[in-house]
Amino acid sequence: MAFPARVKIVEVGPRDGLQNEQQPVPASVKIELIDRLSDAGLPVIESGSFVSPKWVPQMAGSAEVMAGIRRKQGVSYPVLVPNMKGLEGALAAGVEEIAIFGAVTESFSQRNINCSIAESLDRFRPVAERALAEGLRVRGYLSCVLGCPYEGEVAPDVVAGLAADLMAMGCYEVSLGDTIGVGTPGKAAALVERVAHEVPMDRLAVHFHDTYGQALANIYAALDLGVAVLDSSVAGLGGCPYAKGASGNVATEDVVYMLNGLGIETGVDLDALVDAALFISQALGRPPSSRVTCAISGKRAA
Ligand SMILES: CC(C)(COP(=O)([O-])OP(=O)([O-])OC[C@H]1O[C@@H](n2cnc3c(N)ncnc32)[C@H](O)[C@@H]1OP(=O)([O-])[O-])[C@@H](O)C(=O)NCCC(=O)NCCSC(=O)C[C@@](C)(O)CC(=O)[O-]
Repeated sequence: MAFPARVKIVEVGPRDGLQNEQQPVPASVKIELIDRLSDAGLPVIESGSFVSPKWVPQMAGSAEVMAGIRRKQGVSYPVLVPNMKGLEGALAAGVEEIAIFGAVTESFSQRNINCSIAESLDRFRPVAERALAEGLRVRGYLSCVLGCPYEGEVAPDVVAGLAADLMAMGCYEVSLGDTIGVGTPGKAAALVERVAHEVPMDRLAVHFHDTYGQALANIYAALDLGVAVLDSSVAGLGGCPYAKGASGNVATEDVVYMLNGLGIETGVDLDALVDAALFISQALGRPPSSRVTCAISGKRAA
């Protein structure tokens, strides 16, 4: 199959990227990061989570962040919502898109959202229904699709069934999360092919963490099958609080550089994106994990 001519990048850095930071990141820094990302042309920027602050303290200021950002026409700023309380918070903050997030293994579901998979679906259904009735868009996530830190291998049939459940709730898109970054291109492709029997390819997104350095290769395999929505994180920020040792998402700069090379349009200005990556890396006091940002900033310095 031919690669898609255009790809939508879902920037998850301000949420997935920063949720795991040990030191508090001020709302002002998150706001500047999000505004820089929208200026760089990212069409979707996941901007926070309305989850329990006891579970993920770093996301506690999401309402302040949503109030402070400069919302650009045509850009979506989704937030994660685990339950009705989260939806109330998101609605009060004027959010227009939410993401509900489940897992494909019981152990991860318990550790991440403190309930079984079946309970999570029962919890999400009314959340999605109410969100849709309020005119919000709803995205779905599944974690651990290529392996679980507690249960190991995961059967693609299980992922496909749960992806179908999320679509049946009214999600416009389902993102397949390789939470601990263990996937390899063959397995990623087999998974996408299997899930595409239940969910149309144009409603599928892939969300690769780069723990084992396979994320770009996995993305290439997914593109080859026609996947045209990619989640990634500026500067390669991230990690999951409930998956010890998992590294950040694939860096958005690395994805954009690869897509530029393949002649696939994204609408993203790579130089402005690198500036955003350098901004947040400086604010966090460590170098970006993006190879592309390191290469471009090195070239600039020279
Ligand atoms: C789902 C719960 C709330 C269940 O947690 P629980 O403890 O079972 O919830 P509860 O209903 O019993 O409530 C406990 C307390 O939390 C409060 N609470 C309850 N809900 C909310 C809320 N929405 N907003 C604010 N506060 C809330 C509630 O009011 C109560 O407060 P208290 O009475 O003790 O003072 C909890 O487990 C939770 O918040 N989990 C979130 C975990 C999380 O955010 N994980 C990271 C995101 S997932 C991810 O990164 C993977 C992904 C998406 O990127 C894809 C991939 O890579 O795989």
